[in-house]
Amino acid sequence: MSEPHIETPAEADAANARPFDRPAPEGTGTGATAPAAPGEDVLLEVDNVTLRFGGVVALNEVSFSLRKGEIFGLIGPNGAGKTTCFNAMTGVYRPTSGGIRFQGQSIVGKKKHEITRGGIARTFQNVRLFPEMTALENVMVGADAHHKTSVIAALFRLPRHHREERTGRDRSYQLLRFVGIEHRAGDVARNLSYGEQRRLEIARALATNPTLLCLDEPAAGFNPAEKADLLALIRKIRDSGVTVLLIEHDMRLVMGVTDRIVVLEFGKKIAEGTPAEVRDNPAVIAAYLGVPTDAA
Ligand SMILES: Nc1ncnc2c1ncn2[C@@H]1O[C@H](COP(=O)(O)OP(=O)(O)OP(=O)(O)O)[C@@H](O)[C@H]1O
Repeated sequence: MSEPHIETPAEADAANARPFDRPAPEGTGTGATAPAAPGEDVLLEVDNVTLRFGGVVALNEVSFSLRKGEIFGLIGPNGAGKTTCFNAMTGVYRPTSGGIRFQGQSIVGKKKHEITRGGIARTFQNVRLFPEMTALENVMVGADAHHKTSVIAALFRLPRHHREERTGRDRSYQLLRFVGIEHRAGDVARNLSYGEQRRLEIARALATNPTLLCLDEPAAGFNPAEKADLLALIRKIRDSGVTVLLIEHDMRLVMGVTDRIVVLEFGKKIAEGTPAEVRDNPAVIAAYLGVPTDAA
């Protein structure tokens, strides 16, 4: 199990950003099958992105787009470039070339907290929580984003500050209930089970009120029952109006929950389509079995 670690101020800042009451996104994406046509409900566009680390080409002219309301899978063998792609989308890395647009606006060069405020939230491969804070307080770090009161108002505990704190607390509790761990609200994060910590991370990401939630291997370390629960939670998140982008190694989970999938291998996109299309694609089979494509 991953040890929770103290979040950096930049990460906390990034979690501190969006108002709760965004308008509901259009469409549910249920049954989405084809790549988005230009202008058709596109939420995020990754456009010919290349990202190099010295001599390593982590992403090589990768393009795909996400439609509003879908559950989209980003898969590929170890080292394929999936996390690098998340990092490029969330302001951790700047692409060497190419564009990334979210709701029609370029987000290349924006800071992490600006991207969070704009509506993209993420979780990480390793659990990142404030281990000594309660579950409720961890979510309130995101919910505090609503507070419009000044530092002075907070210091003097003026009524407006109290009101906003109460609203943030209520909303955070609702989010704990949404992810199924409201009974742990008062427990410090480090005492939660691994599965509960992963749910808490999702609640905290949702507290930033995202339009797009990016989950980086959320089922890592889960047993089959926990995976089934996670699958139901991902669907519930989508049904609440949040588009979901999922990196996941567990094929059964990916195939069971996504509307569309992009497959990366050595930084290149090798396939895109519905779970059934991707599963039967010889290049994908070869990538996963380690067989050269032309021999597959
Ligand atoms: N900060 C970095 N500096 C140098 N190389 C990096 C860096 N981050 C990633 N890479 C390299 O970029 C490539 C893609 O890595 P990335 O972590 O994006 O793959 P991944 O598909 O997420 O893999 P995994 O499934 O193992 O998490 C790998 O060759 C990796 O070693």
